Amino acid sequence: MALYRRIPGAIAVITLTNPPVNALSCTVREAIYETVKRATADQEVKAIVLCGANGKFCGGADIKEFSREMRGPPLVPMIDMIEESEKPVVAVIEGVAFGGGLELALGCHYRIAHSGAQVGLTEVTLGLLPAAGGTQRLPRLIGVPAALDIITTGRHVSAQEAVRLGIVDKVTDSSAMEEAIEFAKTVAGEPMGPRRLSLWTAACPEDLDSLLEGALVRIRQRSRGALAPVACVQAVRAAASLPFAQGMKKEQELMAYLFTSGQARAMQYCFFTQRAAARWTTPSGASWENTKARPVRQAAVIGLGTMGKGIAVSLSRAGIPVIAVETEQKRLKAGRKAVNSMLTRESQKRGLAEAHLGSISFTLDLRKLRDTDLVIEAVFEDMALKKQIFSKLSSVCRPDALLCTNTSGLNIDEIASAASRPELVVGTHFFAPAHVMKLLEVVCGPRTSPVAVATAMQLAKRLEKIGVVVGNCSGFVGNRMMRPYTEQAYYLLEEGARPEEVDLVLEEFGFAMGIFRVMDLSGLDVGWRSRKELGLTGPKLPPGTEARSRGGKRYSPLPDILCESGRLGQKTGRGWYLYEKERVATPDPWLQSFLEDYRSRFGIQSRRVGQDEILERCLYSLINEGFRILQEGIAASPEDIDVIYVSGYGWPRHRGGPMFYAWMVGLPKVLDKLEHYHRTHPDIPNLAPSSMLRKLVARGSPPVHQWRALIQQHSSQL
Ligand SMILES: CCCCCC/C=C/CC(=O)SCCNC(=O)CCNC(=O)[C@H](O)C(C)(C)COP(=O)(O)OP(=O)(O)OC[C@H]1O[C@@H](n2cnc3c(N)ncnc32)[C@H](O)[C@@H]1OP(=O)(O)O
Repeated sequence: MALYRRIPGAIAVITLTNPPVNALSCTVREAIYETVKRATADQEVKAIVLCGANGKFCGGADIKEFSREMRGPPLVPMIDMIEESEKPVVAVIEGVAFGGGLELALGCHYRIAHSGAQVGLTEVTLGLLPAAGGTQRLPRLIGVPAALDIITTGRHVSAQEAVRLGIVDKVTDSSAMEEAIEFAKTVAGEPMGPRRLSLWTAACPEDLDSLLEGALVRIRQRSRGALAPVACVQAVRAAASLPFAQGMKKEQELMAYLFTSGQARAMQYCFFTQRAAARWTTPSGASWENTKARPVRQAAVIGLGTMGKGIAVSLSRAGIPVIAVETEQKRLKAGRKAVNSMLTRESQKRGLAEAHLGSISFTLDLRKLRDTDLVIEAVFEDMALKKQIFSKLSSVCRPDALLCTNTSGLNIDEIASAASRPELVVGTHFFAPAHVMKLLEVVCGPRTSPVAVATAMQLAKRLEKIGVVVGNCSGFVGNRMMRPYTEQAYYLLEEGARPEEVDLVLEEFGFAMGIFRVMDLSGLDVGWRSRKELGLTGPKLPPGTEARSRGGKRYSPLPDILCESGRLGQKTGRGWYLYEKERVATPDPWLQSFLEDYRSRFGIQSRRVGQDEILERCLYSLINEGFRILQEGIAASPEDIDVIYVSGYGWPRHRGGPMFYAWMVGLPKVLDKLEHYHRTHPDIPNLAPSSMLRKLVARGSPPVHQWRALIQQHSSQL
């Protein structure tokens, strides 16, 4: 709703009241109409102040209403009515003014913000565009280039930048409300015509076409295949070239097209699932409701390799004092140098004062960890080493200290078996670079206590990461699903495809990088090491093993051969691609002739592999593994899997996540295709459709939010 009160000085104050973010729900819109009409009709009122309750102006339209039939007054005429008011309307921007919230403020004649406030036209992050006049008023207010940036990125703009750009008229460190009331008194009675943005002309650079073209190039690089940012560019073009009314018509047309697109649905699904994952209720009944996280006043990181360094920076940035431990003086020195320079870069980039960073001390002595609340082990993926560390930690740390391992796939329970209190051992799987990537898989072993999970999830929040609780199995959720995906990519090469063909299909789907470019970037030796550990290649491989088969299943030795010949990816200048210029991948003629030799050596008839087959075999095998994960109770819900893929594996947000995508494609189609590919390749068991997928198809392919209820709770690992 919106509360109305009249205060001395002939001012009407209208307060949007819809916790937690004062979203513009049907009821709120109705109340704004009514209160603005009341204020304009009231002879005693000379000016109107519009604010939001609880220190937040407005978080925009109510996203929950998007999936229902639209009711109540629409936003556009409501905002027009405010702009047309003869009495000045002053918006008080505290907290946030996002999406429709900022559009509402742009309809007001003046905007006064608190210095801690943020504004933004965030609709593009929900697969939409600012269709309550935002694409037409903002360019008129601040010029086309700045508006284009804000509208196409949906980025949050600080109050300081907002006043610099001219989005708000004034910023104050004290009470924005009091400031606005005093200001409203000074402008009461003035003509409002010059303050109506719809009457302004957008300041436009001479080279408008090249500005818009440049934006489209950046959009294609950043979010390939996403419709909303492209529509945003078209709407801003309309603002630059058409009268307001025609621009508004164009904005509405573009919005109607986006609103019903699968992409908007997928992105709104992402918005809600990310928040649902943070609420973590497990099938065994643990949740924030009944479990209290332990406070983390001091943390430690063991191992200052790539991951350890990023984790230490992440902790320090959250204001948590850290003790960083290494085994050798030389490594400690190098780690200290790297961490300190990362922190300096961070504080310069984010404007963080050193006082806000948690202190980091460096030591070779594990005994220094005796008062630590939480330890994160980030050493090599070596089970024996990890067990040795956990055993030592049990003797030096406080008995209630939480012991975390950053393993990316080893058995948490086996690691926990070396600790004296296995219930306080939990996996915290960070993603590289750990101080940048948002995802944290919180891995729960069979003996991990709910308190340990709650503490790790609380830590994720403090580190501004998205924590998702998963069960213990090889590779957990994310890496486990990657295996069949990468295997299919190798098989496609064996059968006739080229790396650049596979990558192009995946990039056109929306991944920032295709799988072969990703492998080259992270180093082919990472997978090689783990395949050697598993005895799939290298010295542990029994003599006489067939080159292309392991345990009766198809195996591709292609990546092993590349590694054996020193092609480890970008770092060696060669991998699946050639890197003559640093980081620039070019198709390598050597690889092409190597693949031809390989095929003729193994009698493989090379064929042209179509784009559909590339996409389906890569994605459906990954999705199929997701269904197995649900079946085994390793993830609590399909939404959790989707959050993991969108926030940690570059799955395009406008595709919702693998499980949502499967539902959008149609589960019967996914099942049918998997059956077809499995019939063609019976030696690839991953292609055999999972029973969970069959079950969902048999139940009529219910929407994703209903799957959780169908997952057998008794098989849950959580
Ligand atoms: C042809 C049809 C025409 C239709 C025209 C429609 C025009 C649309 C324009 C729009 O306004 S689209 C919406 C634009 N707004 C946003 O993008 C803001 C989204 N929200 C946020 O970014 C954040 O929530 C926040 C406002 C920065 C607050 O962050 P914080 O971390 O403090 O809290 P959260 O956990 O994110 O949110 C708390 C709670 O509130 C729910 N919520 C937030 N925003 C909205 C919203 N706009 N609508 C509905 N619900 C919202 C959020 O889901 C959380 O609830 P939960 O129950 O805990 O999940």
